[in-house]
Amino acid sequence: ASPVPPAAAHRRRLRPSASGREVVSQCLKCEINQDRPMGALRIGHSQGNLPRHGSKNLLTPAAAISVEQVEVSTYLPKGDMWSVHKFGGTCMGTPQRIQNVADVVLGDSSERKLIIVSAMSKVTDMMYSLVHKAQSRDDSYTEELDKVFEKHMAAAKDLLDGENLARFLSELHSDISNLRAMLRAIYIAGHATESFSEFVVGHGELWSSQMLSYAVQKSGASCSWMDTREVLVVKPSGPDMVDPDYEESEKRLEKWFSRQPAEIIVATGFIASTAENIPTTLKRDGSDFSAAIIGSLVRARQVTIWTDVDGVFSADPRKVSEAVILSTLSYQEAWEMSYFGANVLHPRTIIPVMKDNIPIVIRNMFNLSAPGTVICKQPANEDADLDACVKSFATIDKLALVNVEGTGMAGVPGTSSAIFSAVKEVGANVIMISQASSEHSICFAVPEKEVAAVSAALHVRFREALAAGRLSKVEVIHDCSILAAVGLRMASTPGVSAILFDALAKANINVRAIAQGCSEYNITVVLKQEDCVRALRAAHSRFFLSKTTLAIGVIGPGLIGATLLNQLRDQVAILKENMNIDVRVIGITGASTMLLSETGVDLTRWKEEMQKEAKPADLANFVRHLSEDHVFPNKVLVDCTADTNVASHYYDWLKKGIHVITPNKKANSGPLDRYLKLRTLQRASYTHYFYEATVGAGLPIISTLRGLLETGDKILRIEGIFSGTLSYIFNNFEGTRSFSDVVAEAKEAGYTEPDPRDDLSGTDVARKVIILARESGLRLELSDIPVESLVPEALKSCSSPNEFMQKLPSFDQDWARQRHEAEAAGEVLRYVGAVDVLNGKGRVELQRYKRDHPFAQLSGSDNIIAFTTSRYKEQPLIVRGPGAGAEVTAGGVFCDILRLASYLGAPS
Ligand SMILES: NC(=O)c1ccc[n+]([C@@H]2O[C@H](COP(=O)([O-])OP(=O)(O)OC[C@H]3O[C@@H](n4cnc5c(N)ncnc54)[C@H](O)[C@@H]3O)[C@@H](O)[C@H]2O)c1
Ligand SMILES: N[C@@H](CCO)C(=O)O
Ligand code: NA
Repeated sequence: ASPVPPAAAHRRRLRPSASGREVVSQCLKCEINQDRPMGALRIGHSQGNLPRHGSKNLLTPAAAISVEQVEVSTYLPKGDMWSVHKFGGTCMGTPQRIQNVADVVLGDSSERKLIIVSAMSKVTDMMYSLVHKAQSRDDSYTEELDKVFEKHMAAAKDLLDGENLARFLSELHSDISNLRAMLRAIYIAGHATESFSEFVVGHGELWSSQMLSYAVQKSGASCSWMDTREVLVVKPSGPDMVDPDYEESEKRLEKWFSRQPAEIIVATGFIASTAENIPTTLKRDGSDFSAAIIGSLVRARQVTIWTDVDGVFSADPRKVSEAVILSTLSYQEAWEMSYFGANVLHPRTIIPVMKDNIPIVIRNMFNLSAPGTVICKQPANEDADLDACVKSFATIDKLALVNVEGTGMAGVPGTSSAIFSAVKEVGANVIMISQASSEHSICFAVPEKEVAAVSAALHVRFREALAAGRLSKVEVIHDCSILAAVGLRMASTPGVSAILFDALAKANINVRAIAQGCSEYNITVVLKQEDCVRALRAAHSRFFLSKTTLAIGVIGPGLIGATLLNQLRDQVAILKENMNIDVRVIGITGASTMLLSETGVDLTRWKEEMQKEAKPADLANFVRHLSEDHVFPNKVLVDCTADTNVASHYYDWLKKGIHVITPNKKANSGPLDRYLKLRTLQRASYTHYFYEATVGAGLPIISTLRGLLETGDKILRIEGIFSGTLSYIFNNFEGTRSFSDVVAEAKEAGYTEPDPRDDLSGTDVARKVIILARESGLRLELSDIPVESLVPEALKSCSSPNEFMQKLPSFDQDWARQRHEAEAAGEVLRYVGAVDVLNGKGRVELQRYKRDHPFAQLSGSDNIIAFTTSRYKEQPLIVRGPGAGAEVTAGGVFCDILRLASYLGAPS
């Protein structure tokens, strides 16, 4: 990227023009004069009593006279700092959606952003209908105009307030009354010129973009609104087609920017002007085109097209249920596919960005977790494996094949020219052509509805040749379809067509004709229409064995994290083979170093790699590595720390579309408002957050509770022994070893928290009680739970876990006494937690139980959790088993990873 020169601040003088209807803006440095219509002037950084930037219609001649000079920057930076977004009508469909769009815009951290928007959904159709009704003298156009007005007024009232709302409504009022006058004129004339109707129709974009720009401004961001008719200049290039005038548009954009150099520019899609400043539109798919042109004018880093699908599919998902979203496509592939009617971009949208290699990303506004499809220049030396060289399959139905055959064709120049000129005369569109090199026949496909005319024309044209036997026949084969395989790298990969034809043969499908251009971007076969969907599925499944891929980032390779990595190491191959789940650890970060990988860390040697390749740990970079990866569609962060700070990022990660899995209790037992915010976000998005191992380690506690709640059971009480450490300690503290020895054993066995005081103080149990309480719907804070601590007062201030462990033996006497007292009464000590759902309370305490009580029967690090519910009232539902330890905890985390994979579509 070229260095950005400092913005040159130019000063301008504004004065009313001679007519008083315009403002003359004179640059004091360049001495350039610009005449602006009074109503269209917007000011960049305004001073004095000029209106703030973004406002319109407020500049009166008086204001212009009273303010002499306005400071503006005239330099339009170009390049990587720009990111361009386009939001389609559905994304702008309701006030809430417009607000979501504003949030997405604000969430993009690019230095400069240009946002192109379509009209609110249905509005453009309504506007076309207004013109149509007015010119057919249908009075109901006035009611329809009222509806347009009300729709925008209601949306604005929902979305905006204060001064911005007032401004928008006053604009809207004045636009509507102008439209009313214009439609009235159309009504009287009974006719609308093209420029009249283009003018009317473009209003939807004016309003939606203004609303969005006000919504963005609400956050305090530097944002201005752009009417692209002031900037984009196009010339007609055919019926319903225009070509952009890049040079003139760039000049105008620079001028425009000099007046309002905001960091965010919200602009109208679809509309433009002619060189003579007559409003016009970019026609079909116009807003995508606007975004691509503007993206190329500022040499943007990327153009993102937001829509309501996850990206470009490998085949029509209505026909192929296993169709997958493609992560990347070359410009040419996108081109090919749109030709075949795939819901990609219109080819002309690709042209403006292609020359500067600007990637276009197609993303789903309603599923921010989907990374979308990137359309870009294909990396030249990428390994061509057969799996990846066919990108997608497309079909075209309702075709007929025409076959012209005869010995007299061979070696006679001009035969094909004669055939196709006859076809051209009847205006038919030839979709594919194939000629065998023996030259005895040419066949081509045309739309079914055109074939009768084509056949007739050929019979006329070749009457003599047919009569003389030089041509044996002109034959029509009806009810055909085309199946096309598209992929850039088919050209350089042997065997692709073999696989395709093999797949078709195995599905018992007869191929009628074949065509492959030299570019080899596509192989086209013609088959019977009735076979088409079957052929599509057969070919698709041959090239795309549907796999669920999951890219994992592991945070905290301590006891649990390391055990998880080893479990993954032993299982990945089996998952791939048996379940079609492709799990890749693409990053591991500890507290001081991190290891990043593009394709997946070698899990047999991750520890060595970690030492050899590691960089200084940086959580933000670690997360970026994961989120910016374009190879893997699904990403998950597994937090195996006990860190509160790491847990505080879950919200942002989920927001970025990264799933989160953790045994760390800090997020769910932290401040209630944060917890609720996290859960609300997670419920509203397609991202998942799983934390089974936070309670009872690998035991199915959370999932059992969820199952009860989701099927309508009512939880009355949950009680039990929730600490593996404390369970182990009291199960083993039987008079043979000292209390401190048993604590040391628990730590050694990996049951304790990184700091064993978290277990002995009861904090860890209280966190689990809180997690279950919140899961059951109670809104409790950790501080609401009374906790009986087992940490001696004198040891609370020890500076390290080690110091604590060293000093603990001095309290062994006290413990021995307590144990004796219980034993004398035929009881044992147990540390229990309880959630009393009915009364909205929780507690954590040391209690004594008779020797025959279920809580007294435990061994090892067993947890026991009893759910008393409406359904399990007489006898509680009990889950029991080891509730701490490396293998079982890591196993619980692993289970969550597989649960995620199955949510994402892996076979169960
Ligand atoms: N041990 C168990 O039986 C068990 C059971 C259930 C849940 N858990 C939970 O699992 C988590 C891990 O426990 P553990 O026993 O493996 O602890 P551990 O101390 O062995 O491991 C934690 C690791 O995280 C690293 N770490 C700390 N802060 C970090 C940061 N900001 N960024 C990156 N790495 C960081 C540490 O260096 C360490 O390697 C804890 O939240 C614990 O509550 C443990
Ligand atoms: N330290 C915890 C680990 C399981 O969360 C326990 O002992 O129960
Ligand atoms: Na669990």
